[in-house]
Amino acid sequence: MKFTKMHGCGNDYIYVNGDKEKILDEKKPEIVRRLSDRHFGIGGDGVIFINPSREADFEMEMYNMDGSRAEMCGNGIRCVGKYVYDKGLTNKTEISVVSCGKTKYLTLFPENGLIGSVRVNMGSPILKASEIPVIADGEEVIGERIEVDEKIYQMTCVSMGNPHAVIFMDEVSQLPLEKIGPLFENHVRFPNRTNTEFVKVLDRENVQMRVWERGTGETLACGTGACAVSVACILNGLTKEQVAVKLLGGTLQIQWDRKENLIYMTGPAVTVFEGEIF
Ligand SMILES: N[C@@H](CCC[C@H](N)C(=O)O)C(=O)O
Repeated sequence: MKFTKMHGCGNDYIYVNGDKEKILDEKKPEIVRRLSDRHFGIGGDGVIFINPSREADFEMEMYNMDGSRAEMCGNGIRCVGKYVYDKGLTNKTEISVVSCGKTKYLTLFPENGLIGSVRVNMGSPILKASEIPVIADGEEVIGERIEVDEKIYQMTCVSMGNPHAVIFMDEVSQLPLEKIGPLFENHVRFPNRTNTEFVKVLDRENVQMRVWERGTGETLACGTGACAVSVACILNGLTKEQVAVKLLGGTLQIQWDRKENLIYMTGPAVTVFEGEIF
């Protein structure tokens, strides 16, 4: 199987051309776990298949490291844009990519003939608790208490197609994510598990974030997570509509256009290496 290893802000996935590499759907979770393994496989936060589509220019089929399917991937979709342009599968710089039935629109920025960065219209954030899903008394979860490991945190929940719980804190660099991350991910309030972002607001235009991803663990960046964080910051009155989200692996620029209710994410897409695995 031919593959390309790519990353967006250090959130690294293995990209496979699903049109050329035919794999039975039921075999994919096991193959994803094998390929993602950093000791016995290629190594990555998961695998993304790029498939032909009737409803959009391309389809993105995204799997986490544990073999679970995710509805959306922000860093992944930027790399899909780079993959299809750099490999000549399209010559357009405005393309559409569908994932789990939801289409996103990408603007690709070429530098010397190859894509260096991508802007994605990530659509509208979902705040309705039942659609995220998160178990709640009210319609939305904004700055609500949650108890984890005998500690009370304030959480705001947002779906960007996939579920996110955003926790604001005074400090995030020393957090024991390996311990508390899985407790949030598998908390009884999240029927589909959750991604969790731990955020320190630096000023009204900059925030620092670490993430524990559903199905993968701590990663260096999460694009949908950065979008959810910006929404949570604005809903809690903490930042302006344009926010630089500083992650362990780089910075993403996120803008929530409140008039149109659309989120725009801009960031890098990088190819690391290509190979073939048997
Ligand atoms: N890293 C991704 C999100 C990947 C999926 C996530 N772990 C989930 O299960 O929802 C991003 O950049 O958005």
